[in-house]
Amino acid sequence: MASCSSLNFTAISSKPQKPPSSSISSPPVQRPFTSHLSFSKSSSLHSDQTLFRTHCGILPPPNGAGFVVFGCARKADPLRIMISGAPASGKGTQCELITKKYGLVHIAAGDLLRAEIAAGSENGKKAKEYMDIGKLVPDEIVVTMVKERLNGPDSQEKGWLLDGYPRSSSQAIALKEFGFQPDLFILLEVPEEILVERVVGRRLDPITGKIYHLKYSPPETEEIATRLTQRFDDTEEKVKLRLQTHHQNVEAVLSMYKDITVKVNGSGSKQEVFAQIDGALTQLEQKQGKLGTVVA
Ligand SMILES: Nc1ncnc2c1ncn2[C@@H]1O[C@H](COP(=O)(O)OP(=O)(O)O)[C@@H](O)[C@H]1O
Repeated sequence: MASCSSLNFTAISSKPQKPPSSSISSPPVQRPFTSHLSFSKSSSLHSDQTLFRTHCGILPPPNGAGFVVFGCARKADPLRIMISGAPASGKGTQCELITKKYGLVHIAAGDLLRAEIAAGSENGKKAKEYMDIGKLVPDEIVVTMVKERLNGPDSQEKGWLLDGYPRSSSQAIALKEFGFQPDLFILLEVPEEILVERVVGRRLDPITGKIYHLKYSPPETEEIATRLTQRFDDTEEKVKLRLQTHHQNVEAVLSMYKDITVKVNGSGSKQEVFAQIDGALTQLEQKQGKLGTVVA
């Protein structure tokens, strides 16, 4: 008999049987008997769709028919992804493309911190002191902030894409202790000389939230060009400090997720980079969401 971990449907018996207890990972599902159960997954999942995983269950016998079907009930269990990379490695751009296709909630540690700064909170003031010198903001500020966001009903329902966290082993451990485990850890790799050039020319449209680059992705109109802003830490001097911090920490973080890490070459066009990520996510979907058919 196939087990639930193999994600296959299985066994139909002509008389009622009890399943081995180890094959049940969720309570019996009460649903009418059907002679043909077809669980098919759409080939691609879009923003309003959720990845499903299988859970073994029992379909009760029909009145007098004497059949018991061990099937797999479907339970929504959305994707949980982490994305990491040096400053300006393209995390923001790729996160936009990923969330658009997979409907995950994008949680960026840097954005949460900048929101605290903009709100003028005590945490924001303290965070800015560290961000100004390209250092990691202390865990007592960042960890709680991220945890609350991950616990939000939207993240729980749709799944999450965590960007820029964890940046140290202590942050990874904290997350694990809170019960958050990713399915995939994406590392964007880009040569350093490209990174500095990308950072220095990076600009943000505060109205649309769109990211531009003065040379590689200039604003479409003069009106947009005049309202573009630059992040306070996007200077050459500060990006070099941020890169140093990144290099000091990345190996420790990677070592905690080595079994689920996919390294992506981030130096191509945004579509080329996304194609690699999309491939990895599609594979993950197939591995986790493979659903079969059972005929009674
Ligand atoms: N997980 C984190 N832990 C501590 N500090 C962080 C974290 N994420 C972001 N920061 C702070 O915010 C700054 C900006 O981060 P971010 O917006 O992700 O940009 P980048 O990845 O380009 O540095 C970092 O240089 C760091 O000071």
